[in-house]
Amino acid sequence: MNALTKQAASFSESMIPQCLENAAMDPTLFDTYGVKRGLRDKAGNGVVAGLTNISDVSAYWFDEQGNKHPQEGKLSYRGYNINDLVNGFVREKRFGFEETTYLLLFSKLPDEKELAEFTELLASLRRLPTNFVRDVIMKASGKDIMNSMTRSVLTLGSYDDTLNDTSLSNVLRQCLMLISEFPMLAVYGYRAYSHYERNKSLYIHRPDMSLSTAENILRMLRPDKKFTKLEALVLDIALVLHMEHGGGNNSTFTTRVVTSSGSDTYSVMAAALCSLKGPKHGGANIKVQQMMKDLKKHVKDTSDVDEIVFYLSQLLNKEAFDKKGLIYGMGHAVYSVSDPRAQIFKGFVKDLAEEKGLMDDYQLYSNVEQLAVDLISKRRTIYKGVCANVDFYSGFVYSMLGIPEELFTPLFAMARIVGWSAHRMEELITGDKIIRPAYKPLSTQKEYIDLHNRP
Ligand SMILES: CC(=O)SCCNC(=O)CCNC(=O)[C@H](O)C(C)(C)COP(=O)(O)OP(=O)(O)OC[C@H]1O[C@@H](n2cnc3c(N)ncnc32)[C@H](O)[C@@H]1OP(=O)(O)O
Ligand SMILES: O=C([O-])CC(=O)C(=O)O
Repeated sequence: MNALTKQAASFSESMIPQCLENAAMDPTLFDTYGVKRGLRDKAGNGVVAGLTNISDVSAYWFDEQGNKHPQEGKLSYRGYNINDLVNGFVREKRFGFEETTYLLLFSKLPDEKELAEFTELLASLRRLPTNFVRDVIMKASGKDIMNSMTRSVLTLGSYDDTLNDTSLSNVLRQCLMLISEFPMLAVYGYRAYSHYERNKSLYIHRPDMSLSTAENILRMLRPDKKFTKLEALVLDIALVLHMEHGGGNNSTFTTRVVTSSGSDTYSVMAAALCSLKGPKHGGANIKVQQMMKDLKKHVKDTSDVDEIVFYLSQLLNKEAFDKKGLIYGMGHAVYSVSDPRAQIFKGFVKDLAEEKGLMDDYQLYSNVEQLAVDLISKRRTIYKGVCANVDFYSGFVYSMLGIPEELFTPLFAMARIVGWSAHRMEELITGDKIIRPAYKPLSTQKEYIDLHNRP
């Protein structure tokens, strides 16, 4: 910290008591005025803010009297159950990212010709403007690859002659280009960081047009460009599982909010990236990994359930790890009994762990999952129930693929940009109204006091 930053830090520190005092509000006022904190009621029902054809996230069934009952979570993309989609391309030993992108954007499963043409188009768009890596990505590199991607996305806007044209065809073109470019922005951002900040050799591998998105991510990341088909297939499934999750998740809602103001595609995607990196949303995958490392440091015998319970209780008491009171990878704004994506992950995590000789780690994750459900349910007021979410096992999978922690959330972004694109298009086609909720003001009117008369 330099002297100026220190001065700003000490001023900020000194002002916090005043900020706390002036921002304080009686929490019962939320109920008094019928304000739903987090835009959800206490039972977890979200305020309905829009209509969507893109996906369906459900966690309840309703009886004849209209009463709600929690059930296993279900997710469908454009009406197709996520399990059927994944089983479909896995059965045929194909990659699913390109096919699912087509489905989410155009609302239909592509036939063979459409898929081949679309895959080729995405491959041909995997290129950055001349010298972009040197002039943008290599400059002021940092550990936070989500921030590096956000900066790159905004800068790509300045290379686009029709930046502010929000006609559908222009927006779709911009989205397709960004879907293809995201893996390069992330991996090259990581390469720059690892060279300049961690003294590693610098290499920038160009993507190969004949390879799928998942294969290219591994090719660009690995020093020797080598990977196995199984590794690429596993990464591909992980991408498909992260592609879309309704209009209400924080980053997609951000996409729709910023789109509704008429802003350009680059600004919208930058805003979505900023939302996704939060540790309560997509950033949870890094937190899970760090939390598990911290657990291993503090729990002497990781097969001892009592010791694990003690550590997890410390997490909930804000006494361990980042002291936020959260067990990362657990809980969800919608799902109650289960998150279908975590279930799918768990299935192949076990096989991969067996293959890599990491069954002790698998058992530890599995124990933490079970114990955390029990502890959170007892220690927090959760009306809908709690379960492991998509982020609980994803980091474990990525680490088994040798992917560095810094790229966990960027991988989420490489997938979710497809959902964001579909929602941007849907908002432009069907919304056409600026999103603007209301806040109940609690302040009272005050008389202005001249500077020299203030107490
Ligand atoms: C891709 C994704 O975004 S998936 C989510 C990834 N995020 C995480 O894994 C972070 C950990 N989990 C959480 O923070 C939360 O479960 C969220 C943000 C995902 C959902 O939050 P909410 O919708 O508020 O959950 P819910 O209404 O069920 O929470 C009820 C209470 O349980 C607490 N709770 C929920 N999950 C957890 C958790 N994992 N650890 C500790 N407490 C929790 C909430 O903080 C809340 O407490 P409060 O009433 O004192 O505020
Ligand atoms: O739906 C949510 O709130 C969070 C989530 O799981 C996602 O965005 O994938």
